[in-house]
Amino acid sequence: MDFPVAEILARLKLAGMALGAVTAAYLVIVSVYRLWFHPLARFPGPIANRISWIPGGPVIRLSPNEFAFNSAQAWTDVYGHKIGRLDLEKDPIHVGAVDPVPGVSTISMADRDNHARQRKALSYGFSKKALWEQESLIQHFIDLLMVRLHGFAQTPDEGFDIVKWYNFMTFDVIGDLSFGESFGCLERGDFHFWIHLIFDAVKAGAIEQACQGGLSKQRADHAYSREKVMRRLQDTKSDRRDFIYYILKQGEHYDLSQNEVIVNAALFIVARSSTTASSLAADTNFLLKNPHTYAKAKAEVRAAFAAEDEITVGAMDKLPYMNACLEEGLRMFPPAPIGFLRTVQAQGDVIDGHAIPGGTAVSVSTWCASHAADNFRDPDAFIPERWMDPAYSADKKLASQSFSLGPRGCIGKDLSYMEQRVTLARALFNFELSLADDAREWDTDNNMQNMKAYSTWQKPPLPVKLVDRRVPTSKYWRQKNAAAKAEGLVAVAEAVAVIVVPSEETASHKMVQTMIHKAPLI
Ligand code: HEM
Repeated sequence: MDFPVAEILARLKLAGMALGAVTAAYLVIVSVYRLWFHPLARFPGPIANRISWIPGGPVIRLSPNEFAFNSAQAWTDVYGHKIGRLDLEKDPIHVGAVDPVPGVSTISMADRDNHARQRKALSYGFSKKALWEQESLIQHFIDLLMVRLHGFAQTPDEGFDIVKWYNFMTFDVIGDLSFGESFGCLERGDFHFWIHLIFDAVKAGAIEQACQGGLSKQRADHAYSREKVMRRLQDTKSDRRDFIYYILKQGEHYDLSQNEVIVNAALFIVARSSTTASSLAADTNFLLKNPHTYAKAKAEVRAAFAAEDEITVGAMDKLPYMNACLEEGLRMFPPAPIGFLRTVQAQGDVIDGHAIPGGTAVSVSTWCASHAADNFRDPDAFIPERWMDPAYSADKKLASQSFSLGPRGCIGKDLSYMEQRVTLARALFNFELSLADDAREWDTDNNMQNMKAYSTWQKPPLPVKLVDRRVPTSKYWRQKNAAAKAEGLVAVAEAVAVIVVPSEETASHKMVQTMIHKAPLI
């Protein structure tokens, strides 16, 4: 039998043409609908965004059913609590970074009722009172960081990546607060294996969200956190002031299941410690790239404190300029630079003066709001003075909300400020810092053009050099000197000496290599 090849080809061609015509007609109809008849059609945005979901632009339609705003009013309207209105729920596109246990979610992914219950139970551990009680624990890890930095300062001509060390510190703090034991990163000088998995999970979550759920899921598994949390929960006698202490302290009234404690402990580690490290790294970068701000901040710290152990959380109000630098750093480089999506309730709502139909996804992009010329004068310049000087009173400060706000705003905000302030103040007290190269990837021009963000920043190394000021009242030198004294060594005044000279009685064999200060070290 003859095979009618020509006829089959002709039919295939016809079918192809028909399919092409149907597709083209569909696209035209969808485009016409989205441009002129969609409930959101009157809102501006590049044509490509209004008919597809390609991002761009201010107060804008990001995709056919999604809006991004950038004003202070929009922050309140989208994320704030309003009397007589239910708070906006997280949009279903929002992706969590922690693998859920069936029926159990993290505080971040919980629905309205579960969220309120979890937030109440967890708030004790994040309250100001709790943080004050946790100070010694946090200072302990900053002590360890300072010891490591003193180590780097012994080779003042060599750069090292300070981002890694800020990360080690914040992960160790949050590990200790969440599980009652640290990850040991500062001691080992290396990340814990679990933290590598976490970085990957955060990145995968961001890609999945950007593709509106279209990619395979990868979440931080909580088998590891389960083991750690269970161990800590069994230790009911411990009076370490970690989060679990505050949960258990609520006795029978605490309203979290064991699984909820586990997934939330994982969440704290996953999403929240690298953000504080981002801030510290960004501030170091901004200060060193703007020498007059660095000079002012370090002069303020050094004038405010005669000894390092005076640098406590309670004393941070002595540092208005340094605090302004941190605030400006958060504005210039919000650690979570994206917009956190919410869904407008069925009956619709008014956001920033616009009536928005129910079901629309809305957000304020942290980055766009804090870099908008409508909100800030010279928005792309690092100007800490704007937070103090009446000359900048026209700036709309409330548009910079790197911790978000309202019932689902950051629960760890005070903890993060505490870590940032004390760490930076102690670094400025102990060291002269400089950039080891031009830190091209940290170039802030053109929207951080050399750096990638997947919900949070993929922070490249920031190589810096340190010179030890060898302050006799620093914790490090006090301890060194006490140890030298205990061994019968005598510290002598030397300009840039690197030795402690043995006293006559102990003579030669006790020579140790250490840096000393001109002034007596005790
Ligand atoms: C500079 C540091 C930080 C920044 C910029 C930051 C930013 C944010 C933002 C923008 C949100 C809202 C997310 C959303 O709406 O979906 C958030 C929520 C949250 N943050 Fe932070 N965060 C920081 C540090 C921390 C720390 C140290 C912790 C401590 C564990 C923490 C714990 C949380 C938790 C548990 C939530 C969810 C709160 C809820 O849903 O009620 N954050 N954070």
